[in-house]
Amino acid sequence: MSTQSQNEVRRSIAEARTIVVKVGSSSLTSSSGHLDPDRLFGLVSAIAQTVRMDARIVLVSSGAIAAGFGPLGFGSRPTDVATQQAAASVGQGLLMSQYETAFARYGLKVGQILITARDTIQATQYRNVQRTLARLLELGVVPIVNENDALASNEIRFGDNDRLSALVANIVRADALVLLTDVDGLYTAPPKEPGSRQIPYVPNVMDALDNVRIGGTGSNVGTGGMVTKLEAARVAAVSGIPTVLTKAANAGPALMGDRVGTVFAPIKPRGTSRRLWIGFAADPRGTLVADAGAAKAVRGGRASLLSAGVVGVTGDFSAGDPVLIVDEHGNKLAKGLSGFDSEEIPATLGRTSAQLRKLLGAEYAHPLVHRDDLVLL
Ligand SMILES: Nc1ncnc2c1ncn2[C@@H]1O[C@H](COP(=O)(O)OP(=O)(O)O)[C@@H](O)[C@H]1O
Ligand SMILES: N[C@@H](CCC(=O)OP(=O)(O)O)C(=O)O
Repeated sequence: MSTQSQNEVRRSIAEARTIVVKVGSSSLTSSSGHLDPDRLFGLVSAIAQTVRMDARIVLVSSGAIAAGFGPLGFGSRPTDVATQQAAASVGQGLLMSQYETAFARYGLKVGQILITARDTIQATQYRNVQRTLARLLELGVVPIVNENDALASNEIRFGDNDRLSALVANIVRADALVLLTDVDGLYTAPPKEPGSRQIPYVPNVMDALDNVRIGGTGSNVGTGGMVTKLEAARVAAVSGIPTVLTKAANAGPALMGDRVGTVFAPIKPRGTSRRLWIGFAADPRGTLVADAGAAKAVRGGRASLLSAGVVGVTGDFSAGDPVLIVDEHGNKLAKGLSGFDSEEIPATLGRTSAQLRKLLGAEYAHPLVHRDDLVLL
């Protein structure tokens, strides 16, 4: 795919029919841990105008924790997981209630989707999320997505909505991803540093980052910072989706394809892939070590990882969890979903399917990682 000019990418955003808009906590809440209705209404107004022009928008909204800690009487964002989850439980309701009221002014309905990485990584659940989002969009509803913070366990969670938004863009086959934050674009260094400059156009997010220095989050309520936004732009780019990154106040012009913020060109032709989801969605819970033959087969693509070619396992995980596949020298080969619980695996190592059937039963005669659940790194 030849690199597009900035104008071409901006135009494709202006013409986008399905758009995922992600808004960060700092753009919706005050530092005291309460929602800021004016900013929320400003965002909703920009989205509603775009929907009126026949676009379909999925809103990935952060802010549950940041909107919940104030009403609970905390002076700052809690740091322990249980209190964060309690704050998210309170804040998510407040957030949805405000969105419902704001979108209703424009005659629009909203639907809440709370996602956990664990729910969506399995093939059946992935398709379920895909189907629900598609149906909501067909019905003219604005789906509002967040991570299910109140329940997500710490070991397997997105943790930031930037990556989640890129995966949602992939799942709904979006034509554009709009990341709204508290800075007006990507800078060559943290924006407060003297001399740092805004970058208007990134033709290839994979190699552009050599020239950029990234700092932490700019607010006391955001979590991901610029690192996860760039990762989101990368996931979108390899899904063939252009991204624009700008401040929330620029939502309207960004959705119109105006020259605001930083725009990232797509790298590949558009497509949707659950395997991409596996690659980016979740951190591996363990490692499988492939012998030389299996490593070669996995590297070649389209091969499942069979127990016969696995010589080691580390980690404590359940069947269906993401695992890393490495060769005997520790080189990373692929990520995939394990077909077995970690404690079942030692008894299967080095065994063929026929041996597994004979020794352990027919239910064990399947690949350790099926090729449909495997993505090369
Ligand atoms: N090179 C950079 N360019 C732009 N922003 C950066 C850079 N490095 C760090 N940042 C910081 O990233 C912050 C945005 O991330 P974050 O606070 O997580 O926002 P959000 O809540 O919208 O997700 C900005 O406020 C900015 O200070
Ligand atoms: N899911 C969390 C937000 C996580 C997150 O990514 O926050 P942010 O960096 O503000 O986009 C919440 O709603 O509080």
